[in-house]
Amino acid sequence: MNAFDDLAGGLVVSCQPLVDDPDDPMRDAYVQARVAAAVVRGGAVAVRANGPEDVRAIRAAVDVPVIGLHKDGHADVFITPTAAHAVEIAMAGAHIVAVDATDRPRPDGRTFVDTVRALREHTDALVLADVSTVAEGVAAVEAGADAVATTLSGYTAASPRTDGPDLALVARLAAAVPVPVLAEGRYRDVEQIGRAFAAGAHAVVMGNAVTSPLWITRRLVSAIRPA
Ligand SMILES: CC(=O)N[C@H](C=O)[C@@H](O)[C@H](O)[C@H](O)COP(=O)(O)O
Repeated sequence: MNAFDDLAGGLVVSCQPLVDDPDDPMRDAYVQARVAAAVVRGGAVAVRANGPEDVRAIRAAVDVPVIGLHKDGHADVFITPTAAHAVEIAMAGAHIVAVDATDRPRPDGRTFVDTVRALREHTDALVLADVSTVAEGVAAVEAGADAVATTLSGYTAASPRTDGPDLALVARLAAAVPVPVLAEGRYRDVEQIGRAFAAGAHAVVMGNAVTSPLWITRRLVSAIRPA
């Protein structure tokens, strides 16, 4: 039994300010902790959160597993780009640490394997590999990841950017790796969630469509007043 067992068949909600808008008024640990408390009250089985401050505040506000990540920099690899970021997030209270597991160069010149090793050595946190392709998922599991997520599909040169979620990647990963597969990235409605579970997802992660008033409102406004 580990924290991923608690997630089986459930909805994980990502409580984060918008990555591409530094002025998102939701960029505040207290606010994100209240959002997290609300989604857990609504039935979320886990919360995904960014940065040590938000992870600490959310850990204090909810009693479900917290998936922590540490976005940093503007290089290709920005989700928990180094072992030091990963250990810091685990120390802040994340039960699970989400790490970019693509094979792109990292700012410290080290590898995903180094991050897994550092987490094992210094913390009890589990490792969630954020990937964009099946090959990256398979390599991540060989490197010791406890689970994989489709988070980066559509955000790397190696993966197509579809309007909706990458359900094909969920199915292909579920057939290829012996660990839980989390469906994440551009899930917007119940129908897509159902299709992810049918494709073999262990859990589905939704972010902006649930927790970003800025993202939701911009999307609605652009639909009624196209640019
Ligand atoms: C690519 C990247 O930076 N993804 C981030 C990962 O933590 C978040 O910005 C996303 O909001 C999250 O993955 C959930 O996805 P969506 O908000 O589409 O439901």
